[in-house]
Amino acid sequence: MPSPFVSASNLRKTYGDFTALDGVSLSMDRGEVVAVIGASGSGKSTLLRCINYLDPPDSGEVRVDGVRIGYGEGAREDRALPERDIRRQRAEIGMVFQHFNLFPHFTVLQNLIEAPMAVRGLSRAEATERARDLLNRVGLSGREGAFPAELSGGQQQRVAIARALCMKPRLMLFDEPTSALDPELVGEVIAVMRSLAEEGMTMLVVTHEMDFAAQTASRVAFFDAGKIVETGPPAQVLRSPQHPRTQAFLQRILRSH
Ligand SMILES: Nc1ncnc2c1ncn2[C@@H]1O[C@H](COP(=O)(O)OP(=O)(O)OP(=O)(O)O)[C@@H](O)[C@H]1O
Repeated sequence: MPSPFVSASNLRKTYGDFTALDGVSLSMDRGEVVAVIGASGSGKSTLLRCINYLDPPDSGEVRVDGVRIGYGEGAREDRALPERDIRRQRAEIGMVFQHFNLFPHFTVLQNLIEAPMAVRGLSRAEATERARDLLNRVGLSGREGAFPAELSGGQQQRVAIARALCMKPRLMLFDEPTSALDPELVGEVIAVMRSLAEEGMTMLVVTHEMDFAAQTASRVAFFDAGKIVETGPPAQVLRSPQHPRTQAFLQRILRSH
């Protein structure tokens, strides 16, 4: 059987006495879109940060297309890679944050081209061409010269998605990408994410948008107290959850809508 495109095995992460990830395993096939849902503080963001080694797990391992993140293909498994190489590996994994995290003093174009030039070694002309294509794709052609503060939250998040795509990632991680947006701006970001999913991007999405989870995800994973307690197709997990914690969470959400 071929190994999964992404595999996170038995990830553990503690902060002092607090266990944020308590042995999390998750596999994803190429092109799969997995929505991670769960209560605030259950460890969903920590999972994303451990997967791309922004915050290395205490134990467990992550592999993307067979390559162990933080260690590298063919490297002795007991020897971690230098930070520079981990950064290069991380470039294969795009991340979109809740608060966009654009550089405020850079224009949209500068935000998009700096990392591909520094990490991928693209010339300014190559990076600019790629950036213009991606801005077109997220519906922001013509805004190259704008500064982040001149854009709406939805536009800034679309720039952040384009910025991540500029690195030609093989896996995209989204950490509550619409939570900081006014409700009327959520749809434009979800639309960009949907088209990315339709193009076959492998995506792990922490979200409170149940419509996105129901309509776009291939699988939903419910997270509780540092563990995935239930995973399955959206129709199964969202409509007939088996675990009492999932049932309680979804009932709470339904009541608040
Ligand atoms: N750098 C850190 N130092 C100490 N504690 C942390 C750190 N990062 C996360 N935690 C703790 O780990 C727990 C899980 O946090 P995490 O952000 O992963 O949860 P979450 O499920 O993503 O929640 P939310 O939906 O609110 O973002 C929280 O209780 C948080 O306080």
